[in-house]
Amino acid sequence: MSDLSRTVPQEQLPSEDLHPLPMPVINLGHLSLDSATRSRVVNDIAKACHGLGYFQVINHGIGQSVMDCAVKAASDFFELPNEAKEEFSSEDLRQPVRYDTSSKDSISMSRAFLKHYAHPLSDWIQYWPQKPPIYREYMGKYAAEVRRVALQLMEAMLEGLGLGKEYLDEKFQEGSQLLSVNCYPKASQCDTTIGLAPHSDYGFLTILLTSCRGLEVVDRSSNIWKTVQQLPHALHVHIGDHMEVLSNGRMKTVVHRALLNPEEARISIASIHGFALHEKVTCAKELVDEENPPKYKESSFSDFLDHLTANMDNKHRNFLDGLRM
Ligand SMILES: O=C(O)CCC(=O)C(=O)O
Ligand SMILES: [Fe+2]
Repeated sequence: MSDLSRTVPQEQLPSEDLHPLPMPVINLGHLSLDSATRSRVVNDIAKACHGLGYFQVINHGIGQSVMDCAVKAASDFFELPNEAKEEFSSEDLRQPVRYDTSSKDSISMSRAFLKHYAHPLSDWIQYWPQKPPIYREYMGKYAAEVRRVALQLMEAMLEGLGLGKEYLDEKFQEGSQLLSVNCYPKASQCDTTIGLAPHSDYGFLTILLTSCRGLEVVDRSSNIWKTVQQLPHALHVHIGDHMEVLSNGRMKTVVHRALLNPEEARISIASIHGFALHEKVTCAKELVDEENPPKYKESSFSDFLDHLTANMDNKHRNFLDGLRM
């Protein structure tokens, strides 16, 4: 992840959320209807990606019980005694599973997290926690389902960019999926109101499932932090750094943060989708011409991990800024 808004210093952004956030809601089931309906949905997704960088999806085909079970698996994991969780502690960002808390990580103000790879599931699931006993089954089911949604969305976004839905198909099929499973305490238990400091996600897109309210995004038109309302059965989607690169700046990464919820402890599961570890992401050549020269250097997920490792103690560790030409 890279952090901070590039347009306005974060500390100057008003945090009062007095205005409702525009939240496009996409009915994903309509993508597989007739071609006119599909085109309309592709246009709606493109509009949301260009204007805002985020939207929510409903009718995505993931059952509520699958989502609830993933949240339960996460919640049961974080309730384990510290020794069981710390088995997964590591300073090495390339470990297949990694547990950390705010005491060791510079952007987590008040968050415990478990990060692990999830695709191909059969390669990674063996490293996932065995406690609680339901973890692998419940989280594995959700991971596979949310990846299907990510591929559908990726196709639609590529189509919306005029690149065609089969564009780089193999690289997306073989791409990586990182699950960031987060646990935030109830606000009253902390002396901070922020769980996770402002940052953007490195991948093409992130799909977020949360147990309750807490996510905020910077609204580009007003530069105000806006609370994201979680609609029932919906998943929140936002654009990441590598989508900004691939689209040569037509789509912009979304700066977001997590506030602590005043009423309850909060679980969120961010599924971040990118290319395979060493596969470079470049500006799509179809989106580069004399008027639009390439705006970003090529980079891979591995380059991002190197960048984070080198900037571990630094709160200003924006990955995308280093890619700008
Ligand atoms: O907890 C949230 O709402 C956001 C989590 C997040 O941004 C992340 O894991 O990258
Ligand atoms: Fe994030």
